[in-house]
Amino acid sequence: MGCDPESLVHVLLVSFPGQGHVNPLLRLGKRLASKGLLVTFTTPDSIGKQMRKASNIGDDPAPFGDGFIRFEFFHDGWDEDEPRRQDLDQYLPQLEKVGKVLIPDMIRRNADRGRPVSCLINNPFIPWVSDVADSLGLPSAMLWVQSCACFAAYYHYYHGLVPFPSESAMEIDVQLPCMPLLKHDEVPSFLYPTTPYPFLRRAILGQYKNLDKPFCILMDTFQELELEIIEYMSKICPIKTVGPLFKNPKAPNANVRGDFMKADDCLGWLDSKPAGSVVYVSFGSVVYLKQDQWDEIAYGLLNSSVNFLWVMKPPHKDSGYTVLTLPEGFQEKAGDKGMVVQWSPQEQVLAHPAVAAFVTHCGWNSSMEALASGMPVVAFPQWGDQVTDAKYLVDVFKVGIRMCRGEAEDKLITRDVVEKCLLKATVGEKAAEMKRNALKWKAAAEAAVAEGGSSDRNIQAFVDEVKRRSVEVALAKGSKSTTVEAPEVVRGGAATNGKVELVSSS
Ligand SMILES: O=c1ccn([C@@H]2O[C@H](COP(=O)(O)OP(=O)(O)O)[C@@H](O)[C@H]2O)c(=O)[nH]1
Ligand SMILES: O=C(O[C@@H]1O[C@H](CO)[C@@H](O)[C@H](O)[C@H]1O)c1ccc(O)c(O)c1
Repeated sequence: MGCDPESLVHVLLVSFPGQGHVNPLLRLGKRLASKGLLVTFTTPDSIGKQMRKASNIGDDPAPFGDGFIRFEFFHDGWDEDEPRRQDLDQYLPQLEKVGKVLIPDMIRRNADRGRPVSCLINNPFIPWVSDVADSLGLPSAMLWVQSCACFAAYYHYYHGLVPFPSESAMEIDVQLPCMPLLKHDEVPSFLYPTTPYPFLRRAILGQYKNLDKPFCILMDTFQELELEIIEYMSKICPIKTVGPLFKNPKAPNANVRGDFMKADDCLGWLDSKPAGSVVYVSFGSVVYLKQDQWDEIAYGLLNSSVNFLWVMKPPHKDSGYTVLTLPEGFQEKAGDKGMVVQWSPQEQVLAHPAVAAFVTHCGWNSSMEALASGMPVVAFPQWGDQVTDAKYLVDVFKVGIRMCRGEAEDKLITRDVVEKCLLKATVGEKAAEMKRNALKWKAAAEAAVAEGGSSDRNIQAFVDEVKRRSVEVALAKGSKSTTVEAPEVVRGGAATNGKVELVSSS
């Protein structure tokens, strides 16, 4: 391509420092870079340092497709080992106070170096990024990192549009437009009046206070996956679906990654296993189960005799969780049938032919990665969007079975249930049916991100709009603009609005 980064339209991506937030925003950054933008990714340096260490992130802009991506971290004002980062009620106001000063500084520094920023993009929990953009006369966009169904649930709750469980009616079902009826425990659990995580409800809903500021709400989902609710919510909000973001057909550069921990090498072990013989077990980066539940899962895995790859991440030192242990003699009993790691290269694991099913907490990133990899799931949701994602994975997308209904149920899932679920998900007619459906979603996901697909067209239209607005911004500031080519005509073509036909025995 041969152009230098300074000649490109520059967007600044500001991320909340959580793994489930960094991954999709960085993936968006790679997609935008591959379409010819200069992308700067920023998050607090407490996490930035871990990312640099885990993923060899360098100081120079990395060429990515037709553009470049670079990293610049900022200090959140607290000591490295400050435990208050674990308390969102304290940390989010601190991030806002510091970010409202340091992000404008960063933008000015970049302008001085010939890289004026033309647009800011944030993810949830840090809605003040749009205020920073407004104050500098810049446009902003927001990347929603959960499903459109969850976006709709929070939207209807925030605006009081339908009744949700309340102290006087705890167990009511919730009917949202264009969505299946949600049982009370399938509604994003931060909305229960009894949630132990009211700070996460405040964190998520904070975004809705500022929802009129971003000119575009990007979503890591795709039109064919959540057709009706996307169409419905698009009439209310300026939504563009751009997922699954982890698939980047134009520039599949795996070197630019946002992991907070280096992944353990488990791919060689997977290579040694027969096709479709391994269950992958991971509960993401935040969920931490209780020891008695961990023990039951351990025995369920042993008793089922399936091969397994199990992620056992260490808890954050300030999280208050005690380190989980495996039952005495577990590793010996499992022998070569099982591998336990601290962190896995999940995208590659889900794409590996040895893996038959994924026991997941149903975080949205894991859910999308499973769907787009054609991987059946065993749903083990705990809280937040996970309980809604589990409902969709099992009953709507039909790629999963349920192992539990969420933390609120406060029920120990016994080893017998674990064993039964593992076998159901890996052998027999139900397993085959889920695999067929999962492969249909994989194909639909690939079509959405392929040239001319629904997500590709949306991302191209977004890039064109950012370029167009960059000219306006430059004119308004009376400064030298970066060279902007005329926006490409949005391609028509391969996208289908049609439904993916699923098989179901129930
Ligand atoms: O061992 C692991 C576990 C998780 N992940 C990644 O971490 C993210 C977790 O996001 P998700 O929304 O699923 O859950 P969260 O951690 O936010 O609860 C996903 O992109 C996973 O691919 C990973 O790379 N290795
Ligand atoms: O990252 C955190 O939560 C996860 O976010 C995902 C995207 O919104 C979601 O799909 C998943 O279910 C969540 O687990 C997170 C939550 C709380 C917290 O204190 C964090 O530092 C991060």
